[in-house]
Amino acid sequence: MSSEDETWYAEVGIEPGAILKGGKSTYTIGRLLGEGGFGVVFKICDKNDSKLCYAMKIEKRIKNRIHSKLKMEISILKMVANERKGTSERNHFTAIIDRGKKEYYYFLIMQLVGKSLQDLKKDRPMNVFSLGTGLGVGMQCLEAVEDLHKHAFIHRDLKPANYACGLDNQMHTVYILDFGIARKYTNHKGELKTPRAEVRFKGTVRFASLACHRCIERSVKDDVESWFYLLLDLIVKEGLPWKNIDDKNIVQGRKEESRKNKDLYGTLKCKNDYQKILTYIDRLEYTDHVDYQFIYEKLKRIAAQQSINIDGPYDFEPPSKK
Ligand SMILES: Nc1ncnc2c1ncn2[C@@H]1O[C@H](COP(=O)(O)OP(=O)(O)OP(=O)(O)O)[C@@H](O)[C@H]1O
Repeated sequence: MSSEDETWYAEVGIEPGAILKGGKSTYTIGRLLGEGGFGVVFKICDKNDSKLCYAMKIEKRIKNRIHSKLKMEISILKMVANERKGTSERNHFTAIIDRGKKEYYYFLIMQLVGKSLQDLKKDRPMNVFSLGTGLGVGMQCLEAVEDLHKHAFIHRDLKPANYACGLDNQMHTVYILDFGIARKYTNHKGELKTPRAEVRFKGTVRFASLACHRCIERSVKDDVESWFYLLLDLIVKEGLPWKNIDDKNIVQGRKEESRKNKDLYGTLKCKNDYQKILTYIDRLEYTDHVDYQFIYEKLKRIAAQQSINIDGPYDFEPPSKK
């Protein structure tokens, strides 16, 4: 098996129509849903009940690699699921159905969700959601991050492609995906880890926080900064000022300039309220806690000022639900 081969999974029998024996059931592999940095995701269905369909993420087993990204993803989903038992709050994490390892790969079978926010946005005029949907969905994205932070992890790669809506009657729920580069921010004593002197850039240039560009250790505040860029990406018709730039140093410069120019909001109304959120985020330091409530309240105020309902059906929900 060649490590360079992009279709390594076909060589080990992972392809549409193939059968996979899991720990809890046997599954028929369906179509490829997507390929990411470390994993490949397929739709799969229970062999004994084809109505039960899930998503299966697989990661190639590499000799001598200690850190499996999929194992990290599984441990986060397991931890969140255990601590959620009995609570009625909205859940933004996919359920684990089955997991295991084979000779050449690790696999995780999880709840199947719908299109990513990135793809849902593409279906819309000007590539943005209506303000009601954008603010409502944006709040859910922050709730998901708040939940992850409660479990002492930072995500480090928040972007519209890493969130998706649920299926069928869960289309109003936003799910957070892909914990491949998440990091525990506390040590074994539950204390905040001492920041490393220098860290490598990790994540996605468009949504990376300034600390990430500057190769400084990240904390919860950096996820919230990325979330803020994500929110604007969902609702600003003009897009982020650096949307057409790939070079990470130039993007860093544009992000820094935007703090002086306040040019992030295009034709949005209530610019000062968005700016107050960013000013709040920018003042946070590595050791600070985030006041998520402050941000939710600001978003609700923006909606109220424009008489916009953020709890109504979303742009992408079927007409019968509207
Ligand atoms: N539970 C799921 N249900 C449906 N689709 C999913 C699910 N999980 C992931 N996907 C889709 O599979 C694709 C790849 O997933 P994901 O981003 O998690 O992989 P990845 O290898 O971690 O990617 P990257 O590292 O590039 O961000 C994406 O298009 C995503 O929307």
